[in-house]
Amino acid sequence: MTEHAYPDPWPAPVASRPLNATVTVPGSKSLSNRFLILAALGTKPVTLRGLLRSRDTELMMDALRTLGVHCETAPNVETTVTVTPPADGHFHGSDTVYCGLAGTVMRFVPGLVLFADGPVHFDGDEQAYQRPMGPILDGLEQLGATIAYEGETGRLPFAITPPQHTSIDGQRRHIAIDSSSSSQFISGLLLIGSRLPGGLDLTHTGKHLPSMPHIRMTMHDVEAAGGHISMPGPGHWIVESASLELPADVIVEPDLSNAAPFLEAAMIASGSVSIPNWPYITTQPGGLLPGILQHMGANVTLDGTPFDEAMRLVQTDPHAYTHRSGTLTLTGDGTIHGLGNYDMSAAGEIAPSIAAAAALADSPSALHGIGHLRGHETNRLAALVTEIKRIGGKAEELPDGLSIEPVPRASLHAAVMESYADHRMATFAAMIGLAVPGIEIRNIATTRKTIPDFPGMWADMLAQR
Ligand SMILES: O=C(O)C1=C[C@@H](OP(=O)(O)O)[C@@H](O)[C@H](O)C1
Ligand SMILES: C=C(OP(=O)(O)O)C(=O)O
Repeated sequence: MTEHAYPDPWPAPVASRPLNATVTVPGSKSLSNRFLILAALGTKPVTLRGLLRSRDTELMMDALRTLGVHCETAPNVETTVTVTPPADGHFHGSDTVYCGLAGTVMRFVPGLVLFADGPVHFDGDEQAYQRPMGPILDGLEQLGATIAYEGETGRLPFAITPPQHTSIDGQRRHIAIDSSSSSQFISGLLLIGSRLPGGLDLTHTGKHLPSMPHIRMTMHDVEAAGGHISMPGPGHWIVESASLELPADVIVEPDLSNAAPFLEAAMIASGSVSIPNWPYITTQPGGLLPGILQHMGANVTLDGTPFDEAMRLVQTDPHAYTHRSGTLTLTGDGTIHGLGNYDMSAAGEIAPSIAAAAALADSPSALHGIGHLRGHETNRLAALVTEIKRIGGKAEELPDGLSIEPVPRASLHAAVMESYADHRMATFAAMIGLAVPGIEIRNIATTRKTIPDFPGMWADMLAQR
């Protein structure tokens, strides 16, 4: 992975004219890391094409290598990686998995330890010590693993000792966890449930469950590997016992959540931004973006057809659109409407980019259902409020989200904005910088968590005519 050096703080470029750009977005973080896990759970080599190569996927591949999985990059095609599971079907224990700040690594890899030949130690960035981990580890304990916390209970770092083989018998295992602080706990257990001899019966005990699309994505990807997961009722999953085998070749969709800052740039600066390879049908929560952005006043087309019309066509004949992608184009005239009261619980990860547009909008927005963002890379609700106020905007935390009040753009002012080691706070600030001269961003390099070269892509978008 090429690393680019950028000044710190990084001066965010202002959009001095309407945009007219095409931006190719790298592979989806969520799909890349699910496919890496599912490939590792199979028995044959799987080639992943269009794989995201950024910090979170490098951490995932390093974690899998630690467990005895081979991940080999194709010569000259960095985004093509062949994953070969350990020959004997057992993961290697007795080493340390480093999770960085990656939720998908810290919540998806622990389940693999159930099938390891020794204990595995997990550690991560200091900031990762704040992220909730308890529910997935409770689930693994219910499945017979032993957890030794080395810091605070329910947080990194810790060691997991796999169960004695006799305790993984042929009975279906019934477990219950509270996944209200992250959908990734449910996903982490659904990913490994098929490998349990009797399968898994999993119940969520909490009141809320965020990011349902990400859970459906997990169910879909497990099915693509030959598994079967049903959902007999809300918060209840049954995973049938099955051997998992992804197809020999898998293509990864572009990261639609990472398309958000680029698409919204055309709302902020006016003009058009096009994203090629946009899937007509997707499990990504970023698939909700066109609808949300239209609500905020944008015009969106897919292959030239108004987006809503394109989705109607998909509904009439879904088979014709499976695996089909096209060019999504967003056109804006510089006016942005607030969202009013809006439930963002399905797509919390795009809330920071929506908040940037909302801070430049002509009416209020109150984003609800995202209280769990306090446990993301940083406390995103506190961070967003602080940064919006830092530039002269108006925002407040709500118990389950945040509210943003309109202020005239001219009253927003220059500042050095913090990114809190959070890629989405950094891109949030870059979006503000399009409209507000004099924005500088600390640690823009943190965007490497899910985009290999965000500043380069941003500059290229602005340079296109
Ligand atoms: O499963 C996944 O790939 C993800 C699930 C979501 O986590 P939360 O449910 O914790 O928000 C999302 O925010 C994160 O970026 C990726
Ligand atoms: C919440 C996010 O990441 P993670 O996968 O680390 O939870 C995110 O990317 O917005």
